[in-house]
Amino acid sequence: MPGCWRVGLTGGIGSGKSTVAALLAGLGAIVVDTDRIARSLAEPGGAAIDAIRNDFGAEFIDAAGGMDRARMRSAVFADAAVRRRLEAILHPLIGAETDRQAAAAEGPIVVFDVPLLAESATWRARVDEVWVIDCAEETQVRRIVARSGWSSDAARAVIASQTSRTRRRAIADVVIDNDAITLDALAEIVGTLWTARAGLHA
Ligand SMILES: CC(C)(COP(=O)(O)OP(=O)(O)OC[C@H]1O[C@@H](n2cnc3c(N)ncnc32)[C@H](O)[C@@H]1O)[C@@H](O)C(=O)NCCC(=O)NCCS
Ligand SMILES: Nc1ncnc2c1ncn2[C@@H]1O[C@H](COP(=O)(O)OP(=O)(O)OP(=O)(O)O)[C@@H](O)[C@H]1O
Repeated sequence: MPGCWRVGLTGGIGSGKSTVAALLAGLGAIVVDTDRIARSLAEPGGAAIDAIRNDFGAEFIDAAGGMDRARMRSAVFADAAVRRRLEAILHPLIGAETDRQAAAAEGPIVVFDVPLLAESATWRARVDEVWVIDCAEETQVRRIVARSGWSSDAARAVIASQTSRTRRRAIADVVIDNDAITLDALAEIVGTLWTARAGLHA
């Protein structure tokens, strides 16, 4: 990874980050997905499980030995102090695994999919440019409800825990407006951005 171009991809929940990351992977980018890393840490046998059990109690561990995600989601998005406790366990581990994957990445462009990049004090300095996927909150809610079957209140609670669209856009080098456009149109925008980077960082 030394010398590679690092793109930080971020956006609010349901904005379309994973969709854009998948398009970029299809175009040849190496993608480091911090949501996926967070999930693997909290799977049965994952590096965060003992700390989660010790801090939150055995009732937050499911029958298979992984974190009970639905229970944790309800707790975390109802109380910012609880969310910070979980983040204090997971974020250092996510950071270490992200560094490990990035160091192993072979390719001219690495894309970091980081939902909380704008909330982080350290992430901006770790990437060469930031792409923000942006859409109206109502669009986020509609997509989350359709994708995950959550209630709209549950979706709004997550949005409320995240930074505002304005603050997120303020750190963007590129804003991808993913509202009221088709997936084909999104793919075209991403393709154009990728072609420009691939030409510069071959
Ligand atoms: C809260 C948890 C248990 C909810 O799990 P669930 O399977 O329902 O959701 P999933 O992990 O797929 O996350 C969905 C989205 O929620 C949002 N989200 C997740 N964690 C947070 C957080 N700490 N603060 C704000 N938004 C968050 C992000 O937009 C993320 O893309 C889980 O997200 C978690 O363990 N979060 C703590 C780790 C973290 O901060 N991850 C996000 C950055 S890597
Ligand atoms: N332009 C679009 N048109 C139609 N559907 C879209 C569009 N962009 C994203 N979606 C859909 O919206 C949903 C949310 O998108 P995606 O999972 O990429 O968001 P995300 O930002 O990664 O969400 P999360 O923060 O939960 O990980 C998905 O079902 C996706 O297919």
